Amino acid sequence: MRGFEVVSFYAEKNINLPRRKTRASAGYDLEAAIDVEINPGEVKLVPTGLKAFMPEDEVLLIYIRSSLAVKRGLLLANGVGVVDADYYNNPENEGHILVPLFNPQGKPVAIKKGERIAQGIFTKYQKTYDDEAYDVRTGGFGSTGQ
Ligand SMILES: O=c1ccn([C@H]2C[C@H](O)[C@@H](COP(=O)(O)OP(=O)(O)OP(=O)(O)O)O2)c(=O)[nH]1
Repeated sequence: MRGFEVVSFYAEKNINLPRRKTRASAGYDLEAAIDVEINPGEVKLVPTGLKAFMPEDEVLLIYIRSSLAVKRGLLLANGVGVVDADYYNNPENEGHILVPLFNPQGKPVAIKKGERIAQGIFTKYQKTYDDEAYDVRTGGFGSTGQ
């Protein structure tokens, strides 16, 4: 089973669940949950109001939408976002998916609530033969302390 849910703290904010656009589109488009303005040279963590659940041997990879780069001049600050299966319902933020957008331009860029800012693709990953990871995730962005 895999899917998206609205995080409880955005329950009343009219968040749309991600949809693929065509039969063979790989990506589930993610929308900005609020209006944000990104200043020149700034990285802003844009909330989606969403969390994703999936089997333990899968990951949700967050990629830029081409139109965000081409039409709006914005980039994903982390290149590709990695949303781990055990991020879902973590005790820190429930598994809230955040999209770090970078504005490399000389002028501010305004993003409206509901604008599609990224796309998520569910992907299987492999483990090495001697893998021994048993810890439990407590949050996001540096929560494993490395
Ligand atoms: O664009 C992103 C990337 C990550 N995450 C969330 C989901 C992911 O499971 C968690 C941790 O991300 P990652 O492993 O890339 O960050 P880290 O800096 O290595 O932190 P950690 O030590 O928590 O693994 O943050 C997002 O919401 N958006």
